[in-house]
Amino acid sequence: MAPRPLSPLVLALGGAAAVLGSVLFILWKTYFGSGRERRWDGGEAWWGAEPAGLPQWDEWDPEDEEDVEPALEELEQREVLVLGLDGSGKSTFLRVLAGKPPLEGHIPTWGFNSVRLPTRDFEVDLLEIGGSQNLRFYWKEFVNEVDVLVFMVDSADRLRLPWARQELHKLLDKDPDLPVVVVANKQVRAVGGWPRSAGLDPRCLGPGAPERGSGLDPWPAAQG
Ligand SMILES: Nc1nc2c(ncn2[C@@H]2O[C@H](COP(=O)(O)OP(=O)(O)OP(=O)(O)O)[C@@H](O)[C@H]2O)c(=O)[nH]1
Ligand SMILES: [Mg+2]
Repeated sequence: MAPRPLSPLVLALGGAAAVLGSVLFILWKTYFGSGRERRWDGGEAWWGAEPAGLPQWDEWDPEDEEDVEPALEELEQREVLVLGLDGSGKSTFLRVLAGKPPLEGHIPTWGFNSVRLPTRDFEVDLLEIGGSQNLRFYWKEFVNEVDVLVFMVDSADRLRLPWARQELHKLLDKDPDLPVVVVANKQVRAVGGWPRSAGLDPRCLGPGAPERGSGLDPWPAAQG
């Protein structure tokens, strides 16, 4: 039987997906510049900031603090990619970090969202790529470009936990050295708490995954 020609709808959808991917990639390159060396060091705090520590009582001098404050333009940059299935709470997470109130209802991200947070030593760029099925294809193109991956999981969405796990594994396969933080979001809504049987326990992430920093970091739910 002769192969059936592709319908115009399929061709149009394929073309649109290719254009969207190219646009995302160009925007990413424009935003973050060309490829970079990851500057992760296991001895550092999770995005490279110095581990917090209170100064000794007799050492503390407020004037010293002012002396060492680096100018904003001198700050190094760290890139954090925020991924997770659609509706897992990525945009909300970014909004809350930026000091904005969470939005009512789910407004899907069709491209990407970003937030820049100056810390004492670094400028941290957090970048969300939308989690809808057609955008997930492009996630893997970005993992090699960032310092840390934050993978957001909706703890209340038990039915899709295996999908979330599968997507996370694809990313881990793409970059085995990528430091990962798994955020179990919406825990208050997940009846019975975190469903360990669903397979997103860090011990289920695959060989070596927990040792390289993967884990569940309960996110204080924005809305419960
Ligand atoms: N109860 C509760 N709801 C939350 C929490 N975080 C996000 N939501 C809600 O979940 C829905 C989806 O949140 P978004 O932040 O838009 O999800 P997203 O991961 O950015 O989704 P996409 O952009 O489609 O990939 C919204 O209605 C949010 O208000 C949370 O911690 N607790
Ligand atoms: Mg979003």
